[in-house]
Amino acid sequence: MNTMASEPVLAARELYRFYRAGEEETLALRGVSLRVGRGETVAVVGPSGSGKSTLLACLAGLDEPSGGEVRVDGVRISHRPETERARLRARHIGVLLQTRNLLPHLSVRDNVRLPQRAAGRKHVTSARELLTQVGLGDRAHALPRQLSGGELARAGLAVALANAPAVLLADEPTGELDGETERVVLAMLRERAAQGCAVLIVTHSAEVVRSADRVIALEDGRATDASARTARPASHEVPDVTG
Ligand SMILES: Nc1ncnc2c1ncn2[C@@H]1O[C@H](COP(=O)(O)OP(=O)(O)OP(=O)(O)O)[C@@H](O)[C@H]1O
Repeated sequence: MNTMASEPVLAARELYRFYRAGEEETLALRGVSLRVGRGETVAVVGPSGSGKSTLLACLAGLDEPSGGEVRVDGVRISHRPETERARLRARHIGVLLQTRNLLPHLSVRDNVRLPQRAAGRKHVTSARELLTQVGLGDRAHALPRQLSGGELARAGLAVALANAPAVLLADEPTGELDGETERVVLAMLRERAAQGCAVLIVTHSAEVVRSADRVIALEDGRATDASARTARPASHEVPDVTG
């Protein structure tokens, strides 16, 4: 994939998402635009129902926005057939969901191999190596239900990182974790950002917000003015979006 100079790794423009259930219409996203650069970590916050999960699903190509578009490394991922979105996602985006990115009947190792096969290309890091990196080298053959909460979080991260993605999207990755495991998962996400990944995290955690370079606040489907403000300066590094 060609990276255009000065293009952010992840870019969303004017995203809208309508849901219709019978007579009821919900406008979950009302024109959300955002950009995340290489090496940048962005936290997305907002009250329940403000559209955070809908936004993440649209960014990941798991859902189609009703309007607007999503680009990863300059390539449009939205408004494509589902199979194409799945292929692009497998190659370029890691998705870390609280519970949903591990298949219960597959071993941890096979869960990591699944997206590697879906990407249809030779992967750089083997499933075993990835599991070792997240501290699960000796749990490769375990089923998800045999893992502790902290181990599950690590396994989910290994799945999200299976294809060395340019973009890492996480939905409350530390939601149910104890303080220590939260710090470990957060450190792993920061490490990926330091390696050049664009990281976006939907979160309620003050710890995650503190560690982010920027915060986007959603309210009623809109990114509020706070989205344009920098929560704290990205003092450790200036995001490199020059490709
Ligand atoms: N499949 C759906 N069908 C109809 N309405 C939906 C659907 N999914 C979400 N919504 C509605 O869209 C709005 C945004 O929901 P979303 O789940 O994105 O919010 P959220 O900020 O992630 O909330 P939470 O923090 O509680 O997870 C809500 O009003 C929700 O009820």
